Amino acid sequence: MKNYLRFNRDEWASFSSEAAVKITKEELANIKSLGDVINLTDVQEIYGSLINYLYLVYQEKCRLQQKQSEFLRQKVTAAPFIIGISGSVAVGKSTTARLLQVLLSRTFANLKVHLMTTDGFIYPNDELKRRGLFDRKGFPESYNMNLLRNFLRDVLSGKDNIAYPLYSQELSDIVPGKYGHVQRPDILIIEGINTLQLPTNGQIVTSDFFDFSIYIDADEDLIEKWFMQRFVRVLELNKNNPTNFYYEMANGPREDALQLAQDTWQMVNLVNLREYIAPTRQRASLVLHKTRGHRIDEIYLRQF
Ligand SMILES: Nc1ncnc2c1ncn2[C@@H]1O[C@H](COP(=O)(O)OP(=O)(O)O)[C@@H](O)[C@H]1O
Ligand SMILES: CC(C)(COP(=O)(O)O)[C@@H](O)C(=O)NCCC(=O)O
Repeated sequence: MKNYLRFNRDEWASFSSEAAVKITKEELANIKSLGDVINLTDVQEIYGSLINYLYLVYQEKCRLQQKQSEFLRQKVTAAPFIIGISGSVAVGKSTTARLLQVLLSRTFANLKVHLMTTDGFIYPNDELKRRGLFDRKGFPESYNMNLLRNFLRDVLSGKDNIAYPLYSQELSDIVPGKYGHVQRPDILIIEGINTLQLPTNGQIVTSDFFDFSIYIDADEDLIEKWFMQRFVRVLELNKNNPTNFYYEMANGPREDALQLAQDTWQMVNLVNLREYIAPTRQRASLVLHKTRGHRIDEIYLRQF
């Protein structure tokens, strides 16, 4: 990581300010994904500096748009500032993304911050089966990248009320006929394993549309542990929820369920991480490195 400036926790925390983080323990508890408690110190030390830095880059973009308008003597479309968040399945992307959304919109009350995930752009299960890709969910070919690119183009062209498909972890599938809508936010946070991926066909890269990107990094064995812990929690939460994808697993032999999760990690998510996700780390504007207990121990900021 030669092209990155490296900071340890204390160094990074020194860029924060008392005023930067406005969040209570209760609000934090609502952001957690599944039962974990996010450390308030982490939020103050790491995320305080992060939102300060993001705001600085955001302001730079606004200034540039203003200057462009003056130079060209015409109004340049005020496009949303887009932040991409990438990393392995179960590394904590959704949690970080939710935290950033809350912190940015609370700290900078004038900003409208929209959060979405790229899993809505995975082909529906039926389509994956037709294409022989059902066991490759999350791999690059399982996403409708053309749809994602067109969507991002619409966002940047300043259109209003742009619809995007939604994925449900409850169904483990795309929700038919249900859409999210992007309504001209100031900041759009897009989270997903494929946000920094390069296309195989020479097309425009998704991250070309991003103003800032964050890769969440951790050792494989830790991520595996978080994946398994989350799985166990999902089973527990859905024991009495017959409409949930995990209901039968939750009520069957526990060893079988754990084995299935282990196999999914080994054969799908770990392979995807090694082959397609980890290689994109070098493209991120910022890397958050996590250690045990999701504690962020190192921060890397790209210089060139
Ligand atoms: N900062 C954190 N502190 C404690 N637990 C966390 C933190 N970030 C993520 N987790 C937990 O780790 C697991 C994976 O996180 P999640 O955000 O669902 O990952 P992803 O979106 O990358 O798949 C979840 O059980 C989540 O609650
Ligand atoms: C749908 C996903 C690819 C989305 O990943 P995300 O970007 O939300 O981390 C992933 O959650 C998934 O379902 N992977 C397939 C294997 C598994 O069940 O973990």
